[in-house]
Amino acid sequence: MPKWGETGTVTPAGTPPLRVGTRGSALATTQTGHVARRLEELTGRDVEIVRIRTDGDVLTGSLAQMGGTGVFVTALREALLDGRCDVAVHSLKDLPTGQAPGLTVVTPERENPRDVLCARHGLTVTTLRRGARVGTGSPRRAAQLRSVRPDLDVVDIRGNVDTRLARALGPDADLDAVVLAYAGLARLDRLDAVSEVIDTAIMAPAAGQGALAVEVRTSSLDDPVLARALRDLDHEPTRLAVLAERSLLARLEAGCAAPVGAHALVEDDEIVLTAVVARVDGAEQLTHSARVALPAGTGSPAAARAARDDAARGLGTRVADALLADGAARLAPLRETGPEGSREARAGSAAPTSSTRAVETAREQLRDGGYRGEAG
Ligand SMILES: NCc1[nH]cc(CCC(=O)O)c1CC(=O)O
Repeated sequence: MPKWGETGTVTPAGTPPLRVGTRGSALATTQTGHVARRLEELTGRDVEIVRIRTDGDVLTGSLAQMGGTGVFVTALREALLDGRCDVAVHSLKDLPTGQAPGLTVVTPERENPRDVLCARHGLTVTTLRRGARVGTGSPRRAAQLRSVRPDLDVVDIRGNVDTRLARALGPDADLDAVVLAYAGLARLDRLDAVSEVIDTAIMAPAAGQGALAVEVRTSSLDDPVLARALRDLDHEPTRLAVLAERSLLARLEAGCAAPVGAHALVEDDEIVLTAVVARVDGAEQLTHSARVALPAGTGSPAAARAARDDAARGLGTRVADALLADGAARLAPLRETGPEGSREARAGSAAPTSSTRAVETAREQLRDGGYRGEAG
């Protein structure tokens, strides 16, 4: 029996199911499930979920030490290019910033991009005991934690979300708290574990945090039903925000293990981007914020969209250049692998100018009796 998609297009009998590739973790399969259901509605096609094993799931070392941008991504991309699946769903923050030849990424509406603290008794970054042990595998989170609470003992952890939550909340907890992304807990229906949604002024999220990347072979866009579905899945404010954040990372040549935070918001026809580069010990951090007006749409919708995308990219590049001019490359290891310093050679030996502003602001807020906890 032919089926009718939402677009009114007849799906011919015998059309094979759309195969959606995912990592095997609970978080990955949950978020892939959401996307798969939407694609089923939007295309009218049957959708099949294909589990792909990735190196990131097999290795057990510290994520920071594995040093691979995209450890979770390569296997999924190979499956996509091999034709073992037609769509791959990634967490956008795990996706390297470089363009993958032959593949196209679409970003559905983003979940809350903030980081959260999960601690017993509703404790917060401010109220954790002196010297509390806080788990995170992320140099970005570690650096920003240390900058507001130099007394904390930051412990390198990894593992899936449940494993990490158990380290702070389980019966055999050996940590006072862990830091995780709001989005992952929301998707797993584990927001009950959150004791504080951390203000972005205290902890700038990772570029792309909270957003999903739905990736297809560019050649699949010749299929008008799939192309239409992906246009419907695309969320423009999310696309522009993550373009700005990821252009910043690309310009800094920073990977997901670099102590860099970036948070863009699209509101009132402008994009505002704030970024932080932190010294891993938290002793210093650079911050810079800038905004750009979204160009009014003239010409074709495609041309107007391209102009907005260019504005978002330009903003990311501009903020990155400001951070580099302030000495970002001297402050923190930005590159994934290889020796530091190649950037330094290019950036010269400029002295930092605005180094500790964000740290001072955060400490002031702590002295003044704590900061606003944003509700989401
Ligand atoms: N690197 C692991 C990872 N990749 C995406 C998320 C959370 C979901 C998201 O940011 O979209 C997580 C877990 C975490 O950081 O807590």
